Amino acid sequence: MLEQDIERVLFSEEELDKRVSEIAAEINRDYAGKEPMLISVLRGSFVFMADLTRKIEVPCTIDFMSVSSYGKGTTSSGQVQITKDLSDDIEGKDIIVVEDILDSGNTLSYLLELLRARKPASMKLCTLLDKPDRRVKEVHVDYSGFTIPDEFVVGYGLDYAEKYRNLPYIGILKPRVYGGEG
Ligand SMILES: O=P(O)(O)OC[C@H]1O[C@H](OP(=O)(O)OP(=O)(O)O)[C@H](O)[C@@H]1O
Ligand code: HPA
Ligand SMILES: [Mg+2]
Repeated sequence: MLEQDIERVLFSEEELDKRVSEIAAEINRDYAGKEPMLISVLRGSFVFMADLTRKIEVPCTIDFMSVSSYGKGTTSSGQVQITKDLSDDIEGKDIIVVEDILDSGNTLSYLLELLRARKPASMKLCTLLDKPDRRVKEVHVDYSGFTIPDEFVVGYGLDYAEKYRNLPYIGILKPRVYGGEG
């Protein structure tokens, strides 16, 4: 049973829904009269992206990019691999990069630099979770859902070794699952 691997729930389905609505309201206000392009960083952000997008009321487009740097561990390898690039051109567009979590910052510092070089009209970062204690690369955040402690979290799109993405809440994984203490 998946539930047995969860130490405690950090954010319930209801809390996530409320916070996602608040972020969407900020974006709706900031992008009034514009047509942003939301870029989902796969795979982790797919659930957040789907929920956020349905609460966006300004006209928008979406695209997906897939990157990976964690493999089967709980610490960043530091090697960011692009496994799928965007389908569309972003030059001159107002883009919003949608991420599930900002942790070491390795993924986003690499990705944002790469996207900036493609000359979007503007670029903002929207991350559901921010784990500042683990940061090794500085990244500027425009929209942040929750600041979290230095714990490995799963659910609502976030995985450990590709599992638990289907949990409707965000929970702290028991350290014994990944061979840590406890
Ligand atoms: O700030 P960082 O330390 O780089 O960590 C954050 C990134 O790591 C995870 O992706 P992962 O590489 O595990 O791929 P996934 O999205 O497919 O799970 C997560 O979804 C973020 O993209
Ligand atoms: O805490 C985390 N959980 C899942 N994936 C992650 N990628 C970076 N940090 C995390
Ligand atoms: Mg992952």
